[in-house]
Amino acid sequence: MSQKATEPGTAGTEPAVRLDDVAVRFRSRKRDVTALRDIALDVPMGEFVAIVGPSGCGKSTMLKLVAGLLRPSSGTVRLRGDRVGGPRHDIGYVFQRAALLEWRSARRNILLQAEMRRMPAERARRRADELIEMTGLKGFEDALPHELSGGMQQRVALCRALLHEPPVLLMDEPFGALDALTREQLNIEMNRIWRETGTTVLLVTHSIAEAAYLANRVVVMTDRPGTIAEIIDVDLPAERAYAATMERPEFARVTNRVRGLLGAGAAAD
Ligand SMILES: Nc1ncnc2c1ncn2[C@@H]1O[C@H](COP(=O)(O)OP(=O)(O)OP(=O)(O)O)[C@@H](O)[C@H]1O
Repeated sequence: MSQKATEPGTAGTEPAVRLDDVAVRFRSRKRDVTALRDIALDVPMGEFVAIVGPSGCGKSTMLKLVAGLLRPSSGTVRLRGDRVGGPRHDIGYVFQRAALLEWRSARRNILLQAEMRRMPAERARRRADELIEMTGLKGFEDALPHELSGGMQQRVALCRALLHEPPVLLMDEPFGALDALTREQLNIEMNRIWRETGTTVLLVTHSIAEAAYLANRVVVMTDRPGTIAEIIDVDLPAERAYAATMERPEFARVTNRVRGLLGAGAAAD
């Protein structure tokens, strides 16, 4: 499958991700499920988009479409101008569970990405060092996963996803299994990492606060079949001090709007 970057001359104009009139239906002998319907979304390069919505509304399905792990039943999905026709290597993917190899050190788990993509060893080592520094893992490079806290394991997973410098990072509830304080810490780090790497991020989250703190835009989905109820612009600077951001009227406006769309009690916080 084609892995070419955006055509010369169109760079900067093509969105990083484009979903055009996308629907996904799962058919089995027992039931037919329409997971997504009428999905149209453009994500410009470098943007941070959060996707929130009720359980089962198709959020993970949307990320799988972008990664090329799933094909739409109708409509088109484009990544940097290319129609997605199969698994893509120019993305990073972070899941709720870090899914690290227990017998490999943190560093060697991160370098797994390089082995899978046959990255030049020297470049991979240099990038791993930068990411270890950036995510505060310095001093724990040689630790095995069971010697790391949940937050540290998730940092390793993030480094692994970023090692090949993907232009698009897909994150599926990456901080959902962490305690509140660790989650807050990783939110702060995520804001910094996004600014430093310039990568485009699509984040699925059940936390309205996390979505509003991290994103430029929040995509709010309806119950199944998942459609886009509204896309909310977050008018906050890219660099966001945590507590101060939470106190800003714009933060309250966004979180209240999301809550209003999802209905009382529909989301985790
Ligand atoms: N491979 C599959 N085969 C059949 N049905 C599927 C498949 N994958 C997802 N579904 C269905 O599609 C719908 C959307 O699933 P998806 O995992 O995308 O939802 P979600 O919004 O990410 O949910 P959650 O917030 O609970 O993680 C669900 O009803 C799910 O059962």
